[in-house]
Amino acid sequence: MSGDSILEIESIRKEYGSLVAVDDVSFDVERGQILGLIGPNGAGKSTLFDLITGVQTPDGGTVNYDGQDITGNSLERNVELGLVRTFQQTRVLGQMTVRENLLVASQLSDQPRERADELLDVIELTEKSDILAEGLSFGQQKLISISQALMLDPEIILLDEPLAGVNPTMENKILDLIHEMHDEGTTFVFVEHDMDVIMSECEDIVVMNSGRLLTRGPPKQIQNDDRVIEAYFGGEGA
Ligand SMILES: Nc1ncnc2c1ncn2[C@@H]1O[C@H](COP(=O)(O)OP(=O)(O)OP(=O)(O)O)[C@@H](O)[C@H]1O
Repeated sequence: MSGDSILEIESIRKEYGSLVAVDDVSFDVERGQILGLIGPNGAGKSTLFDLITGVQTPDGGTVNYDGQDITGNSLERNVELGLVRTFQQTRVLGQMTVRENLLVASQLSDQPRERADELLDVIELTEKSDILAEGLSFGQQKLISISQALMLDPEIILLDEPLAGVNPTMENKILDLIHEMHDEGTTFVFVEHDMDVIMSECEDIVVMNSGRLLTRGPPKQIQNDDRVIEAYFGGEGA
């Protein structure tokens, strides 16, 4: 195992009846990296995120975070430890103001108001702080949902399709936010269907297919791997 992994997934497994959604998957995440997680629809990526973060309990295997076994921990406990995720569907509350949406996510922050205003400045939504969040665009709501995760002072964030459905301008804002947090030392695991983004943003990529880990490597290697191309284009594809 690598000397500086923040997360170690060992033979993790989840079954839904006869369907094995995640099939004995093992990999490490190194501290400070941006790791891409890709695979065709139904490969098991979101389920894997659920198992790592405590949304669901695995049927087998272990998750080690920062040297401790966190398998079966609740989502809340993992958030306290610094392991945070975002969801494909944003959880922004329309009837609260933009700033309140950040404050409700911040039980752990010592200076929540300052942190919220700092993040609103970074994402250029300061002037919208006091409007109801339902008045934000879809892309702005995505930015808020990532900022909600950042209010929790995470060591590592698992992002489930943070760019899905947003326009290129907003995509750049979200990527800027990720870069800024990455520069400050936050580790990211990033599920994304846009291959150009994955190839340019991630130092290392894990590929899943039909619940299994197919391969792992740097972008150039993954791009030229016949098994990856087959997984995407061989069957019905994504
Ligand atoms: N609660 C559930 N009950 C039964 N089957 C499920 C459940 N959740 C997921 N599955 C199945 O498990 C498999 C993996 O699904 P998962 O959502 O993890 O894939 P994914 O890689 O995230 O896909 P996508 O890219 O479409 O989001 C799929 O076949 C899916 O239909």
